[in-house]
Amino acid sequence: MLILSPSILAADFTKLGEQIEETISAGAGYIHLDVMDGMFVPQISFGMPVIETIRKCTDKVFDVHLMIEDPGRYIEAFAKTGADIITVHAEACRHLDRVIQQIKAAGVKAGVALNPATPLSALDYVLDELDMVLIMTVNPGFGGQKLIPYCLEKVHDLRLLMKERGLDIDIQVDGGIKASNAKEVVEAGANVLVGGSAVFSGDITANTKAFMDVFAEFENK
Ligand SMILES: O=C(CO)[C@@H](O)[C@H](O)COP(=O)(O)O
Ligand SMILES: [Co+2]
Repeated sequence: MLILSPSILAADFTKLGEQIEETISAGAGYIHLDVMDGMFVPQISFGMPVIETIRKCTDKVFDVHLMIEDPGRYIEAFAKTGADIITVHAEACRHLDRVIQQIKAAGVKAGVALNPATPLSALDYVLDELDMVLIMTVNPGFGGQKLIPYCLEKVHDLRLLMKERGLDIDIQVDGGIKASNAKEVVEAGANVLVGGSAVFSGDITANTKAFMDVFAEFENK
């Protein structure tokens, strides 16, 4: 199943509830929440209080992308905000397997993200434990960047690896994803697409529907 997960980082925060509702009504399946700590990435975005507050607006799947150092310190706190999926960066964890166990013990689905320069081998011993792998298609930290093409090769290789191992795990892509490159991204093997500026700049309904039209082409095949 193909899912659009709009990143609220690009939304107008004075109209957050309305804008989330608009993208959901037009077909978005998840809501992507980018948490940045000013250490793992240069920017600071938002944390638990914001997620807890918007949890009151919708019961959609909350897909929380933690761009924070040593995320094991905060897993239980983010689980309490109502997160459905928590994704940590392999590069930010000293004991990745332990952090994955912590996420699952908190009753939340576990995802691991890889930066563009991090090889798939970083997932070797944990892949079977995961619900989702996030292949970053830009270096994390900012919205509005351009997709780095070689990252799609990684998506393709990961899909093959999963097939070999008989696994059916979601592959999410994040960074520079637009309706105009969504076909290529899905063909590479991704099934959860994060869209920030491509969803929230301009007409949110039309932007979301443009992704849905691409998804429909695959689902009608
Ligand atoms: O995690 C990140 C950035 O680090 C993303 O989720 C961005 O927020 C996506 O924004 P666009 O590239 O789609 O504008
Ligand atoms: Co993100």
